[in-house]
Amino acid sequence: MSKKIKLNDYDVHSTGEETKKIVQIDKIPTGITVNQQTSIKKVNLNDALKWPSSLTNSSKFKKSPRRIIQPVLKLFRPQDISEQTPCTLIPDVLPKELANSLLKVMLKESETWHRNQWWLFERLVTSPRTSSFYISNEVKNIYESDVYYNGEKTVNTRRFLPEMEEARKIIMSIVNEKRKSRVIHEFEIHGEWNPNVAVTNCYANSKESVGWHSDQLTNLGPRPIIGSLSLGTTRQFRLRRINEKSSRIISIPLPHNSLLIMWPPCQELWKHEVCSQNVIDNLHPIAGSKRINITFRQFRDEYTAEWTPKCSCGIPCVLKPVMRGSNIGRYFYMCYAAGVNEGQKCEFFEWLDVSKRQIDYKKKYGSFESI
Ligand SMILES: O=C(O)CCC(=O)C(=O)O
Ligand SMILES: [Fe+2]
Repeated sequence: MSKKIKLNDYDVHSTGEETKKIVQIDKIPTGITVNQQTSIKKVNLNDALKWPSSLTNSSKFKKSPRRIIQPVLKLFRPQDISEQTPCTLIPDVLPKELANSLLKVMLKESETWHRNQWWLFERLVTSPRTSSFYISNEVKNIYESDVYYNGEKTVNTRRFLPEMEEARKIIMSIVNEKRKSRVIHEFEIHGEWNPNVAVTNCYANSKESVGWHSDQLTNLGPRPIIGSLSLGTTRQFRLRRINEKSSRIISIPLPHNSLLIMWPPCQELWKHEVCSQNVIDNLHPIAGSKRINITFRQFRDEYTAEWTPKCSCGIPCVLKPVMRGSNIGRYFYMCYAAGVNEGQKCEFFEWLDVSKRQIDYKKKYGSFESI
């Protein structure tokens, strides 16, 4: 039986794999003063995610399994991936020399990346990987002072390295070429996809991971495109549909120098993860057991902090899609503070009117020109 627990921006299903993740508490987020000795428990994320046995033994949970578990479907061929998922896999996407030099500089950079922290049931948990956030040099300066990530204002944002800019241009042109044969929804970006930021992750060994989640829409807007570049050792990228009883998990190995394009509505209707493994299957000649992931994303002009409502906690809200019921296809804003405010959040709720947002932006600024 799957046990679903709300985890701020990540909706986590506690499955067998997740019980292996180790969570460390190594720093308190700025602005929060808590006595670590007395108030914060050092927790394993998976202990934090377990339901109390009094609940799991109750007949209520036994009677209504949420999901029919089926064996994992492993996909290797790009054609199978395109048929079974809203993704496209492009092996050997960058020239070999560029992929290797990008991997080398990102391995060096990753020594300074950090572990995200968030509040879960009044306990502080730490991500089992290191991450960072980069802005392209070709972007308007508003993003410098206006970026909130995981509910906190991003300080000292990093700029793309030359190798990242080169990769960005290649990936951008491949995605836009492929996009020409796709039907474009009215809520998607109009014109070319122009990735202006990147979230980076380093998985140091087989135990490092990212749990089930969809990528946050707050600055990307509805129906985003995400270009996910893998470098270093191969790891399994897993996907499953949200809200389907027979949601079979699909597993895709992502080798060095491969691009996985997540097309809309991947973030609205699917969740993804990189789960921990017992061992690494192949040590990469440059990276050994390490995997670097760079997700190229486009922050949209009309979804910056200026346009994001603030709740009574004073923090820009998080934008969420409705995933079930009669309002499916709509988007709403809710309080994000639980991620940063010792697990406390307010009741703020506001529908997003996508068309009105576009009209309002054009009225104020004339056109879209984030890059
Ligand atoms: O490492 C990956 O392939 C996925 C990373 C991811 O899902 C994310 O950064 O949101
Ligand atoms: Fe993601």
